[in-house]
Amino acid sequence: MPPAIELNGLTKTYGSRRGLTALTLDVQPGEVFGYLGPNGAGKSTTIRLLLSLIRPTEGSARVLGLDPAVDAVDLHRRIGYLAGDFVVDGRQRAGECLTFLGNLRGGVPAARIVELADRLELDLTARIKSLSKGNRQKVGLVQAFMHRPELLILDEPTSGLDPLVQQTFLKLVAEARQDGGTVFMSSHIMSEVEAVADRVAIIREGRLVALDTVAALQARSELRIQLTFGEPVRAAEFAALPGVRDVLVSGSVLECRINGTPDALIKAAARHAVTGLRADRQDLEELFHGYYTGGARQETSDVA
Ligand SMILES: Nc1ncnc2c1ncn2[C@@H]1O[C@H](COP(=O)(O)OP(=O)(O)OP(=O)(O)O)[C@@H](O)[C@H]1O
Repeated sequence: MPPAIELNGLTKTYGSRRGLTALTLDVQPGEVFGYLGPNGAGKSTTIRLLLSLIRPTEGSARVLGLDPAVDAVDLHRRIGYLAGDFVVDGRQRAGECLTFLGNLRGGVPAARIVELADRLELDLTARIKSLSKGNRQKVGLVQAFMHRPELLILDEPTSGLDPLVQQTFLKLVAEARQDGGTVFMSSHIMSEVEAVADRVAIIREGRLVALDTVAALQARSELRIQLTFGEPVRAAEFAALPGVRDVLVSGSVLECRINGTPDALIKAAARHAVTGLRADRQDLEELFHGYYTGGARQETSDVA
C-alpha cells in the first residue's frame, strides 16, 4: 500500500513571501498524524497543496498514491476534508446542506448524518447562517467524517468547539483509525494532538523543525529535579555531571534540569544524606513552545 501522504521537497512561495520550504514527509496508512505550528507557519498552505487547491512552486505531493492535480475528483471522494475557513451556503438548513454534500460523494445514509449530528449536538434543522461559529464547525466535521473516508485532512478541526465536543471529536478520530482510516490534522495546540496522534510534525516559518512519535518527544522532554540534603552542598560538585544543567544551590537544597538519564546525578547525590527528592517532567506544551520560538534544538529522528 502506498503512503497515505507523500511529500517531496514541497515548496510554495507567494510572490516574495515563503509559505512552505522544501517539506519532505510521509504519512503511513492507518496513522493519526498531528501537524503543528504557530499562526502563519504554513499549515494551511500544506493542506491546500495536498488537495491541489493551490499549486506547488517546487516539489511534489502524492495522496493515496495519486497526484492531487490529476486525480482531484477521485481523491475528493476518498478524502474527508475540513477547511480552516469552512464556508457553505448560509441559507440552507444544516441537514439539507449535509445531504447535498453527501450526494456529491455518491450518497451517505441519512442515519449516519443523524448519528454524527447527535453525538456532536448539532441541530440539523437550524439554518447555517443562524449557527454560532462552533456549531458551523460541527457541520464541517460531520461532512468530513460522514462518508467514512480513507483519509481525513482536517485544518484546525477543534477551533471554536467547547471542551466536551472536543472530546467527542477525539473519539471520532480514534474510531476512524480503528476502521483503518488515516488522519492528518493541523493544530496549534499540542495537548489535543498529543491525545490522539501517533506522530507529530512541527513547522515554523514554513520549515519542518521536528518530526517524531509522541512517545519519543515525551522521552526527550527534560526532568526538573529538586534534591534536599542533610547538610549544605556546593554547586560545583554537580554542575559538570553529564546531562545536568542549570544547577542552583541554596544551602542544602539543589535544583537542576536533566536531559536523558539522571544516573550521574543520583550517584553524586548518594555521597550525601538525601532528605528529600522532587522530580517533574516538563510537559510537551512547554517543549513545543521551545520549537515554536526557536528555543529547542532540532533533534529529530526522521529529519535530515
Ligand atoms: N494567498 C496568500 N498570499 C500571500 N501570502 C500568503 C497566502 N496564503 C498564505 N500566505 C503566507 O504564507 C505563510 C503561511 O500561511 P498559512 O496560512 O499556511 O499558515 P498557517 O500555519 O495555516 O497559519 P494559521 O494557523 O494562522 O492559519 C504566512 O506567512 C502567510 O502570510
